[in-house]
Formats: sequence, structure tokens, C-alpha cells
Amino acid sequence: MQPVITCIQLDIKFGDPQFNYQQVEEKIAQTVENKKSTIIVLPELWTTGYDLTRLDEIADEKGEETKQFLSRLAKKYQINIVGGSIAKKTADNVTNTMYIFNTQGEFVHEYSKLHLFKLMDEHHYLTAGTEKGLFEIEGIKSAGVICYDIRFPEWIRAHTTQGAEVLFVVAEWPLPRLNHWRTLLTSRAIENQCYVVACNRAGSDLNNVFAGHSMIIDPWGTIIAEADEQAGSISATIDVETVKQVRSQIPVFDDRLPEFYK
Ligand SMILES: NC(=O)CCC(=O)C(=O)O
Repeated sequence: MQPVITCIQLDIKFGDPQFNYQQVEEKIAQTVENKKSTIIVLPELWTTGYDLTRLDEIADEKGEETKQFLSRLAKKYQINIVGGSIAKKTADNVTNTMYIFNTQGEFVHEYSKLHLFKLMDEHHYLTAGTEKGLFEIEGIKSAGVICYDIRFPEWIRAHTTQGAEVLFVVAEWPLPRLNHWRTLLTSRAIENQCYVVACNRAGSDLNNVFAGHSMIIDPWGTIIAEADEQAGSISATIDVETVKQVRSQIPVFDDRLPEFYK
């Protein structure tokens, strides 16, 4: 069966994890009731928003509460969850971390944002990750990255040259750069000949109005689902055979000449 992917484009309540857990639980329940989704995707920092000055108080200790929450819902509804990202606190630091759970509620992978976004002060409060976001879900080789990461094509390429056929992007991307968001996502899909599933947030906080426009783009660069700026959700069925077809029609991966790219 071909996977149906749903991006839940939330309006996140600033600095209020308990409210946000509850609203995500409700939205996931509604999504499962209304649509036959196999993979649900959430946006970036969905428990706290960008309330970075209060992370000591509101970041999730070792990500435990979020992991239990996502695992419980994944198992209850037998869905895969690409769980956006949350602020994860350890004794040493706070990271912007994505968790993925499968339909049995089992932990699949975690990825911490590599490129911290200075324009939103991340470098003052967060520590960058060090590992790739490669994982497999529904038997599909996938990668997860976080927001500003999409401005680094070499980072995305490092995942697709290792087999990723679907790129999940979770974000809190502001409205003034909506055209960058749409263009960068479409470019990443075309140049990597992969699906791009991008879940942004809606609404605003004290400093930003966010763009929404979550998108699902096929490996030819065609946008197959796109939200507007409001909170809501989008869904699309994907077929990884299309990745193989596009890659054989224009064999970009075979034609690369990495020895010249240094
Ligand atoms: N949360 C983010 O990483 C935002 C990135 C962004 O807005 C950009 O323009 O890049």
C-alpha cells in the first residue's frame, strides 16, 4: 500500500507545552478519524515554540515526555509519526530534536538540527546536533531535517547520496521569506529527485508571523499538496517508484563528479 502522508500545520501556543501536547493529541485523533494517513508529520519546536529564554523551565528533560507521548499515539492509532521537533534538555545542553516513531510505537530515530539559525537567536540557547537524519519508515529510505537546514544543499545531498528517497522537513518558517521556503523546497526536490514533505507552523509569536504553506512535492518538482497560511492539514499519497523513474530518466546521481566539487 502506498503511504498517505499528512502534515499537521499547527498554530503553536508560545511557551505552553501542556496546551500544545493536548492540541496535538486532538489534531492527531481528528486526522486519523478523517483521513487514512500512514505517516503524520508535525512542525518544528511544537511544544514550546521559540520561547528560548525560558528553555530551562520548559524544555523537555531528555525528551522523555515527548517520546512517551508520540510513542503512545503512534501505537494507539497504528500510525508512523515524524514528530516535528522539540527542545530537548540534558545536563549539558538543549538541542532542537526530531523523534520518529513507527506504527508499533517503537522509537525509530532522532535527529538534532545541525544548522542553528542566528536570525532567531538559536545559537545563544541551543547546541547543534552532530548526526545525520537518516531513517527508514514503511520500508522507505527517508531523511529528516529541520527548517534552516534546507538552505544547505550539501547537507541534504549527504542524505540522498546515502539513499534517502523522501525528505521530511519540519519548520517554523516566517512569512517574509515565504518565497525562499517554496523555492528552496522545490529545488531540493528537483535536484535530489526525491519527495519533499515539509511541515511548517501557522500563526505568530512575539517576533514573527509564520508562513504556513506546508508542502508535499514530488521528485519531478511538482507540488502535489500545499496549505495556505492558516492552521490546518494537508495530505498526499506518495509512490517511491516515482523516485526510481525520475532518477533513471535523468541519472543525476550517476552523473555526479564529486572529485571536481572540492
Ligand atoms: N526556524 C528556522 O530555522 C527558520 C529558518 C528561516 O527562517 C530561514 O529563512 O532560513
